[in-house]
Amino acid sequence: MIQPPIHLRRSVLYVPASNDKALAKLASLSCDAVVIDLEDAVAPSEKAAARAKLAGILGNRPASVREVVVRINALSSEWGADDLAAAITCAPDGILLPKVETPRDVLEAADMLEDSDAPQEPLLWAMIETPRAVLNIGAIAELGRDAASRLSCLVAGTNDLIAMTGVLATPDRRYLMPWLMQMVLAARAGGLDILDGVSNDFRDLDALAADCGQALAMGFDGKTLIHPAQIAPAEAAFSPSPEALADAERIVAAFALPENAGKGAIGLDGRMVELLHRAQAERLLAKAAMIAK
Ligand SMILES: CC(C)(COP(=O)(O)OP(=O)(O)OC[C@H]1O[C@@H](n2cnc3c(N)ncnc32)[C@H](O)[C@@H]1OP(=O)(O)O)[C@@H](O)C(=O)NCCC(=O)NCCSC(=O)C[C@H](O)C(=O)O
Ligand SMILES: [Mg+2]
Repeated sequence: MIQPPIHLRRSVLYVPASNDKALAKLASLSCDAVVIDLEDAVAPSEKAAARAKLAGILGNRPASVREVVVRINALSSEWGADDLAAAITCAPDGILLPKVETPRDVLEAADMLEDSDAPQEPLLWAMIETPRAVLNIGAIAELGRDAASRLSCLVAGTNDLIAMTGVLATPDRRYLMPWLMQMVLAARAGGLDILDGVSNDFRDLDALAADCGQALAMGFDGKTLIHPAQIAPAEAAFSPSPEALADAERIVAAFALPENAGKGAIGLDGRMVELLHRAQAERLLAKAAMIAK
């Protein structure tokens, strides 16, 4: 199994490139990543003006955000190619491709990155938000095994998926669940991060906390967000708990005991612990160290 690099992508906030008030707010916000959106949050009449703002936004990137990502319009749309060209010159950490349906959609963007003389090649993130994308998820995620694809992260686009399939959006997300679990499985097979879709009711933070808890249990690495109030609950949910950290430390310490040297499986507090659990514990501790930095 591929062990992907550890990124902190617990809280990933969309900010419409057309919303000056929200852009101004960014300087006072702290979250793991922001996605400057040129796609669904920007009306067709505002697309060109929003794109023209990218250089200013990236040139003045918020200090307490680890990754700044630009979501372009689909390359098949009338705006996509210009968006990608503009994004590349601004050197974001990542470019989020919407409406990806096949591996070819990712490779097309990767080729354009390679052909550019970009100061630094951004990573690619891909939205999984159409029925075709869900059906092709294994092949799309497989690109994560090829560094040349630059694919680093999958993002569930639950609003589009609900709209395109007609499934009922229930609070427990029961009809989306099979597709979301396919996304998690595929992301793991490809060594990619996987982020949950947005929760639209941005005033209902209890519902958001429940969605985050569910997403964590399903294996997601973080949550995409639409409002600053959603950052704290998402970070609380996707950060290792004190209990999990204490347990990870116990596992690492147990394997370090002289009597356990060279063993693949040991007993700890009445349960079997294997080397795979030590690897998992070490990853959790490394993540906590990144959060503490
Ligand atoms: C939904 C909103 C339009 C609500 O905005 P607003 O009415 O201004 O809310 P508030 O008055 O409560 O805002 C309080 C302050 O916070 C700032 N703010 C709000 N949202 C953001 C944000 N996303 N980033 C940064 N700052 C933000 C306000 O400006 C207020 O600031 P101040 O007055 O100075 O204190 C709005 O939240 C919004 O536009 N959200 C993002 C919408 C978006 O990006 N949508 C597209 C992404 S989701 C998607 O596409 C899903 C996916 O593709 C799928 O298919 O599922
Ligand atoms: Mg969408």
